[in-house]
Amino acid sequence: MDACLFDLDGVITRTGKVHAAAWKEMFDAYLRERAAARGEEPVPFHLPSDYTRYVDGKLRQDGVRGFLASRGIELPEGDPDDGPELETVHGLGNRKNVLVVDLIEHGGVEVYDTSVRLVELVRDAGLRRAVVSASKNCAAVLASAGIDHLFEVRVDGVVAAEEGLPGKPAPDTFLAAAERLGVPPERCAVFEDAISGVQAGRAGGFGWVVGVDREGHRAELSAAGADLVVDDLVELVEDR
Ligand SMILES: O=P(O)(O)OC[C@H]1O[C@@H](O)[C@H](O)[C@@H](O)[C@@H]1O
Repeated sequence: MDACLFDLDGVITRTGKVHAAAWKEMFDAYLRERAAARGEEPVPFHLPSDYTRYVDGKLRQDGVRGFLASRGIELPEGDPDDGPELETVHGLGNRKNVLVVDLIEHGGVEVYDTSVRLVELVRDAGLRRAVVSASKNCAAVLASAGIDHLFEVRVDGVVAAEEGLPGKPAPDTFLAAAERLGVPPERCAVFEDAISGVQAGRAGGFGWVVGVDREGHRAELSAAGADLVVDDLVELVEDR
């Protein structure tokens, strides 16, 4: 391989669970309000299954739409800058963003030391490196963790919106990163903890797709097309 394309949340930083918690808080409040208005019993957002199936790795609005569809709920799309009070796909996404930004600002960002070590090792071995994340908070998370210098290219939710790139499971954001690095997909390894991200790596024809199993969903990552599934990237470091 000549390049490594790393997902961020849940692969490099311990922010996968922070996003998942913010999604649960937002959806549970919304489902409670909606059920109360209809005189029904709310069925809460289930962690980890609703998160891994419908939200993880996807652009914010795709996560909202996907989960609501699983409950037979359809809302107007709205606009990307809809306020969090609006009952639209973007409004609910932005409602969750208020929560996640608060959690990240107050809790700080922790990294997986073993992942940072692997990124440093591949850098020292002369491989090119990109971070490929659905998140519009990617730059802030990298800066807060003090690891932005490790990646030459960043393709994130902001870039996807600017360039009209579809998010994971489509391969476009990974392909854009490979192109920016000047490395053909078959010479790139993809590192992903989300099912949608592994599917994107497979769909893009990348040379090697590594699934990182943070949620006990090894079988799903393999079924999505991972060449190898590890519990932690330390398993890829020879002299641990
Ligand atoms: O809402 P953001 O920060 O733009 O992030 C979008 C998605 O980014 C992904 O990296 C996370 O796995 C998802 O949980 C998150 O929903």
